[in-house]
Amino acid sequence: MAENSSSLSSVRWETLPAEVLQIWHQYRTPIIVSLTVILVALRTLHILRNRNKQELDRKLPLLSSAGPKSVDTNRTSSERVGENGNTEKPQSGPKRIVGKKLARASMISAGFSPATDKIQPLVFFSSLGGMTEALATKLSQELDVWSETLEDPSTILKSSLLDLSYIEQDDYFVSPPKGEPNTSYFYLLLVPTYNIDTTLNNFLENLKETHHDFRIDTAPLARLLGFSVFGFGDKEGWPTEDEGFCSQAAEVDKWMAKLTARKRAFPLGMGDIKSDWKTRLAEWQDGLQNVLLEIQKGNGLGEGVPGSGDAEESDVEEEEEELDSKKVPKKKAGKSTLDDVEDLGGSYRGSGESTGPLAIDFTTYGSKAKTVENTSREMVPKTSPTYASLTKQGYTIVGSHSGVKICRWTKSALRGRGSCYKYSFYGIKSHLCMETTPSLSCSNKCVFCWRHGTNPVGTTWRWKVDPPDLIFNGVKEGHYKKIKMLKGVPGVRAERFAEAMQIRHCALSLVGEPIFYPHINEFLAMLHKERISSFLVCNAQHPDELAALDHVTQLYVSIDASNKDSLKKIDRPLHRDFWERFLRCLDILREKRFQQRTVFRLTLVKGFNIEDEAEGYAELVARGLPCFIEVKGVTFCGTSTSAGAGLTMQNVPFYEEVCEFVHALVAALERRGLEYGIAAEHAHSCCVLLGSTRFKIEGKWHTLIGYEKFFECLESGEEFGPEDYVGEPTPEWALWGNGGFDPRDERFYRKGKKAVTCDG
Ligand SMILES: Cc1cc2nc3c(=O)[nH]c(=O)nc-3n(C[C@H](O)[C@H](O)[C@H](O)COP(=O)(O)O)c2cc1C
Ligand code: SF4
Repeated sequence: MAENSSSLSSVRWETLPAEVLQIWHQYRTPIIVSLTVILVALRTLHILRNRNKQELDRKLPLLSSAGPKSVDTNRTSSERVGENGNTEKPQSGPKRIVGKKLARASMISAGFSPATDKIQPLVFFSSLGGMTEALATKLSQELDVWSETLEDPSTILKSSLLDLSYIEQDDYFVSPPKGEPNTSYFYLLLVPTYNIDTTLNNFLENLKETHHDFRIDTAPLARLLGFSVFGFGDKEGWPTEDEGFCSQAAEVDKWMAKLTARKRAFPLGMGDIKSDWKTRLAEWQDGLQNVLLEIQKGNGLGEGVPGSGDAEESDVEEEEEELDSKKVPKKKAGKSTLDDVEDLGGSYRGSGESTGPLAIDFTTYGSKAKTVENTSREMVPKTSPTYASLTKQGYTIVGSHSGVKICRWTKSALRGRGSCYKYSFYGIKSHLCMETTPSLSCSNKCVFCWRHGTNPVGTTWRWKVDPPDLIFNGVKEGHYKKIKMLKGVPGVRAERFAEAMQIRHCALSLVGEPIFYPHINEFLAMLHKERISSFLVCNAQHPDELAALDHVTQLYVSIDASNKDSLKKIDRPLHRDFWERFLRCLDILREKRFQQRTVFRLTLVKGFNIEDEAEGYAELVARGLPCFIEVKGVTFCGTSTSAGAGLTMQNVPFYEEVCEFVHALVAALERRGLEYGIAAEHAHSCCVLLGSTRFKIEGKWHTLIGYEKFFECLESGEEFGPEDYVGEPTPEWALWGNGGFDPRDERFYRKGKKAVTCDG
């Protein structure tokens, strides 16, 4: 049996290959088809699983074995915080986010410890009409009263109220203030919206610049506890956000979110001043107080606080930023862009040729000023608060960015009561002088400027440009009109009134920055053609324009301080590189000293720029080598605005103090081997003139100007210099030590006024 079975199996074994072959031939087609189907199915399954995994990777931050790095989901989807806290740009290739999910920055308490730390609320505001200021003041007071009622009133400190027009922006918006140890800041910002140029535009520009400045972290305010913005707008003129309702508040909110790494404590509030502002503001205030309570408890901004932001929000803000460069300023409803284009074409048609308006970028130097975007926006529109404020103070606004005003010395001279110091020093009769500016805008916010908060400021010319002939004819007309109005004023002398109807001099020094005007050279040519002399004062912030300036009769540079810190404090320049600009202007002045009469104008403000600064000023003189140095005490205009800038009568130096400074300056110049001397004085306006000995001819000071000689030189087309139009010797009564008052005039002191302040 065993033998049988073994022989059977050996037969089958031997016949197997043939059997398999037979089966294969019989079933090969279904086998091949089945295998192919199985393989295709497996492959498809594999691909699908991979795709799902990638999708999941993209959507969710996953825990990974790669290490403990964390992702801050509060960041934009294209940025993350590196180990050192800096923002890292994503690398190319598939995105892989590792680490464990953290609470958003806006939801953590920025290291705030309720046991030891304090919250300092800062209420910032900007206001032209006063409404926002009043409501910000009220808010600040109410916050203080409310915090007193809390269980632990000591954690929330008394709020501080800060006007964005007056603060040093860098002190609050480039990094949080230093402050007391264990004190963290909470920012509240209340802002109106204006579709004209106000200091708010500048504030916004600076926020943006700070965010983009490669030297500064993109979120330098991340240490703040939080921020929130409330805007006031007018729905009657700007019905929707798209049409500009509260658009500047929205901008402030956007940039603050970026700078704080999105520590928005409460959503942007917006109130319509004609309807719902009270309700909206109350809601906003209520919400903020709740957030402050959360912070006080150590819960940060509180989970689920409305407006803490959601995942998409940061992307929206990034997109907005990208669009920013292409953004067209929001216009009042109803004005089509076609109108703008037409405006552009018509805005400069000087001397028959039609050119588009130029917008000049003054922010860089070293090359010719670049032309930037065209614009049809007016610098000082008739409807603006600036316009109202300027006209109220006696200015005639010409076109959209120029102004003319009769100064008090013109009135005084018409009445035979004496001219300004320019008569004593240079022979200018005040009643023949027109004071004007072709640019009411400026790139400084000097503490002694009366126009704080209302004047258009900017580092670039972003407005419609009026043609020079329009300005020239307009300012003359405005000047003559004002003179005529003085006809009936008691004391005006008939012969002086007749003389005044022929302008002989133009002081381009009113307010603003004349060389900001892109067609300043054409304007000067028009003055000179009518034999009107030109005294131009610039603020030493626009070197390229200064270098490109044609001949003027006398060229001034304001020297408001002797060093960088002091200049920043007193002029509060908008340019970050203000000191480099300033020095470069001095170098340019030095180069021009043999073509033009160059002057340093020092305005002394007690407590700001006098004390111990004589040596510093002497250094600047050594650099610029001006023909003359005018030293004068600041004028106190006595308005609440100047007081708001911290200026009082105490800052106006007495004449004796000015003289003391002049002596110190002369000594410092002598030590440097610089040949200057005290030439003349006008004690009545607290002003002293130092001259280079180039103008001490045969032992006599020659500070007066030969105006007719100047025009002859100019008309000759030949090169000429200051020595070619020197006038008569300085009159005896004007020389240093003699007071500087023309004995032919009647001396007049205004009752109750300090006699020694000066204009011009
Ligand atoms: C010249 C001018 C322009 C304005 N532009 C806007 C605007 O673009 N959008 C807006 O919502 N409100 C605008 N307003 C309304 C102001 O924002 C509103 O009156 C605000 O309350 C002013 O605040 P303040 O007077 O405290 O500075 C404008 C008002 C004026 C006088
Ligand atoms: S330069 Fe003149 S106008 Fe400009 S801010 Fe200073 S003082 Fe005012």
